[in-house]
Amino acid sequence: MQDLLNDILEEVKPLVGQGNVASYIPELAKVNPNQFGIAICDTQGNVTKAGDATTGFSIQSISKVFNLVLAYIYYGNSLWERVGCEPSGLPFNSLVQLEYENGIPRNPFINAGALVVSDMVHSRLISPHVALRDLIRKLSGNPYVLSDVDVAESEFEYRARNAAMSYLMKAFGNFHNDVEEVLHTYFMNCALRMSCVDLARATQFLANRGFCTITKSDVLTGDQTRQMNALLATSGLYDEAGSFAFKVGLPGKSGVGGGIIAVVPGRFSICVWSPALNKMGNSLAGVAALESLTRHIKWSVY
Ligand SMILES: NC(=O)CC[C@H](N)C(=O)O
Repeated sequence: MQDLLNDILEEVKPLVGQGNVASYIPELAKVNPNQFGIAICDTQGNVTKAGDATTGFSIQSISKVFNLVLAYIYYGNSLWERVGCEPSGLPFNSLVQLEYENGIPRNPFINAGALVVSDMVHSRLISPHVALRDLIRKLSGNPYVLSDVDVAESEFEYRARNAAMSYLMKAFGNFHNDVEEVLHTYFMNCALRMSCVDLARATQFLANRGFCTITKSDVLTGDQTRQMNALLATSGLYDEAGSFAFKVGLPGKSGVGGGIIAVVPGRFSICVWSPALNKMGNSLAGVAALESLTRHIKWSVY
């Protein structure tokens, strides 16, 4: 495993720094693009890592995976009454479909979907951000995971698009709580700082039919884990989900902080991170690293 990661690191080195760091969140624009990390966590909980795998970064949309876990815990399958399970084929922050489709977002991994899921979690918990952070601390085995308040504030200041989506959904009756409060929670969730090692450990349950080897407990049922992985495979990389399936062939979730988690069901979870993004808002070197990984292991879900 270590040789595999070292080979991937060598292979993607020329790509690290190519692309652009997310600048629509001013605080993220300050990150050094010349970083790359990769970590794998197998179903026994063993971690292998290479590069900047212990450097913390903003997990951004990867938080949508954990947010969905909370919604499963509190709503079970009834959560699908308020959010769909189809790919959107549009950028992560698009709002055009919402008007045509009566305020029901296509899936929980685009912003509109994650905002509805956050709204749902808000209806059940007094401190939804603390609940999400604590879940992540438990799953990763790292009790020091925290949000970067500067990133969250930066996003809150530039919240117009996410606010517009939320108010549109409210107009359709699919958003029940105060928009500004839910946005605050959503941005705090996106601003959680974790490393590749933390994220590989925290998503290991997805490779293990919902069972987390760190907490020795079920996070999701086997059926829910299958659904989550199917959604990750079809919608985890927004409008690049098709070519990600084509090139990589694994369930995955990206974030504009440059992280991507991916799952080899039954074997291991992976997290790669490199801050510079391609045009679709996904880590350029990260996608290349995962492409290299499935080529090396000669396996994909397809
Ligand atoms: N793709 C992402 O990582 C987007 C998350 C970001 N916090 C946003 O709402 O725009």
